[in-house]
Amino acid sequence: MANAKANAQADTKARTSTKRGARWIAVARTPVGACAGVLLLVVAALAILAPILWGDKASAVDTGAILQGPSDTHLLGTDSLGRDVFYRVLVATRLSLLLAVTATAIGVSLGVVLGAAPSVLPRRAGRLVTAGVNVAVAFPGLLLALFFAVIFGVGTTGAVAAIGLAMAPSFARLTQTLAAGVAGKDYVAAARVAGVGRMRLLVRHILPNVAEPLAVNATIAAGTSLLAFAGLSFLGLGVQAPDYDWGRLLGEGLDRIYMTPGPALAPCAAVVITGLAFNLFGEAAAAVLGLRTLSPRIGGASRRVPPPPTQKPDTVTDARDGNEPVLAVENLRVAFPGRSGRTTPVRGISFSVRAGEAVGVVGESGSGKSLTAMAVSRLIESPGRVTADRLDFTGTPLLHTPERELRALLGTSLAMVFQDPMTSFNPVKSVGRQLAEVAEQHRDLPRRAAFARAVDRLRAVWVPAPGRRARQYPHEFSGGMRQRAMIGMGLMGEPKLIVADEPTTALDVTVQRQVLRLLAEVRANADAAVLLISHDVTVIAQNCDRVLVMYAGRIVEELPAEGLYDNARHPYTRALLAAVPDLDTDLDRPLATIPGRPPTPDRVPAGCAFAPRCPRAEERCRETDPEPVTQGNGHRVACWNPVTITEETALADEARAGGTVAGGTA
Ligand SMILES: Nc1ncnc2c1ncn2[C@@H]1O[C@H](COP(=O)(O)OP(=O)(O)OP(=O)(O)O)[C@@H](O)[C@H]1O
Repeated sequence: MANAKANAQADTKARTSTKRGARWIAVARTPVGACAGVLLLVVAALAILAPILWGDKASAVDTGAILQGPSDTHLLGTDSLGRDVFYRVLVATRLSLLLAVTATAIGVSLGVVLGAAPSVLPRRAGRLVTAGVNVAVAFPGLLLALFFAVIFGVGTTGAVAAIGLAMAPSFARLTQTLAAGVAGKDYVAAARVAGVGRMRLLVRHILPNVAEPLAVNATIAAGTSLLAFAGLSFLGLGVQAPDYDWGRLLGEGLDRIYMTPGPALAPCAAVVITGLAFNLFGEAAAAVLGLRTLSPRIGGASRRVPPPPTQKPDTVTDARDGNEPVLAVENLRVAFPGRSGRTTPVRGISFSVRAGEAVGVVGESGSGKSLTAMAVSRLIESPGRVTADRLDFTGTPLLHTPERELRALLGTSLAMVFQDPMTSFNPVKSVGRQLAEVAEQHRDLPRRAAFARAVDRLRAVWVPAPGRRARQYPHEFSGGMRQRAMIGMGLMGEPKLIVADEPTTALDVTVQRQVLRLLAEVRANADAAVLLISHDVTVIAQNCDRVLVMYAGRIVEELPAEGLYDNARHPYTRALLAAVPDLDTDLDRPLATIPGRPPTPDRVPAGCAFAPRCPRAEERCRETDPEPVTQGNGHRVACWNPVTITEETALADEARAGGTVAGGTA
């Protein structure tokens, strides 16, 4: 049995590495990749074999054959001690290659450390490192290498260190850029919500996913480093006699290049061909794998626009009705520095979620739903800024709790399900291991026990053959199964709140239902609250107890999901509801839409943000943003001129479904 498991695991790993291997084989199959690959193989073979086969011939001094030209005995002639230049060029391959690769390894390692440091260091120290890297990147690499070579002194060691150090800043910048790209992925957010520490996050989740582009860029850099080394040795700052590399041979042959060009041109050609092979192979790999190579960044000029009008926060009206809510949010704001000044996509919202309750957040794209979810999960990183009068999760103020404590709390009590099941898991780790990581981190379970719990949790979310599936990688799961596994990851702890951000958008209708049913089941069994985000008001109406309607970073209406269609009073909510086609919709007429577009966060108009699209808008709406007014029964509306619900209203809405909808009639 154990053997079978081990075999299955080995099989899965082999398949994943085969997939990666196949990508590199695809690189070698391109014409450029093939030529460069063959060249590199030849150079590598020479580096290994030449000193063994021809080492003696290359260093044999013959005072009777000094400075000879090409002949049958000496293909490229001899040097000032009568040594055969041809064999010396071949033998020099090993040292030249070794030094270039060592310098590249130093540069890449140091660059990765410097590039990753800001992710793990405290913010100030991280910024200092980034500033240092930015300054170093501004210097030309060769100039830096010369500078360090002079500091470290003449010799091979000094030259290796100089070239390695000179290379480090560009790799640090590349690592920072790549890591920033990966850090925004859902699976990193999931690991963070699961309470995985910064160091572990970096080593386990970020670096393995940037390894491929780093490897490609390192290949290209090896060519540059070869050239730089030849330059230093040529100038007499690199390899010293009796050792010799191509740069040194070039220096020795240059004095008589006009009489006997061979001794100078041969090492020169070796440097160019090998350097080119490295570069071309790296470029071919970058093209096939769709990766970017090192390139300078261009900064944009900033334009200032006046800040958006400040608005009073809405207030929680039902958060303190006896039992303490799982989540209590008051005056939550999320702001970002933008090219045209600071923008505030979430502008002072308040709501609460009680144990076992499902609260839905609905609104058009860009209304601030995801940012609200991320702020609640503490996933918004600098330079984003989250402020709130109150942001309490199970009674703990999230904004004022030390990071370590926060990780432990969120890791066990908060689960997050993301929109895109493709990006929710780290592609280079098995699903089971990713689930197990939560238990290892927070329950101090040993590896094996943590994995067993992962299998158990996968079973709980109806993943078939959980033992086998746990050993598989995310790409071997279907979209729906991945979402279920994500919910399973939340169940590794004891979730009090599941934040599901558009969990079914990327799934087909049948799978959507399964995932929503599973969420409801988990909610019932674990008494967990759910904050369900969707742009689909029907999904929210069918799966939630309460609905929050967001528009331009504000909650414009909050009401019970039951009777949503009859009771909604904000013109925006009514327009959203009327835009949903149903079986009675007249298919001969165009589908209902809301005219205009929601404002972007940097262009929120004064007054009510919906006023420019609202046919009920009056002067007051364009001047002052309305405060939410409680209607009773947990219903509040922020509107100066809310729809009065009558039978005629409902009929008018129905009649309009099929044409353009904007609010209702009084
Ligand atoms: N990191 C960021 N920096 C600056 N602005 C941002 C950032 N993230 C989001 N925004 C902006 O904040 C606004 C709200 O974004 P959010 O993702 O919360 O919208 P949403 O309602 O979830 O939309 P969708 O349904 O399309 O996901 C958008 O205009 C978006 O461009």
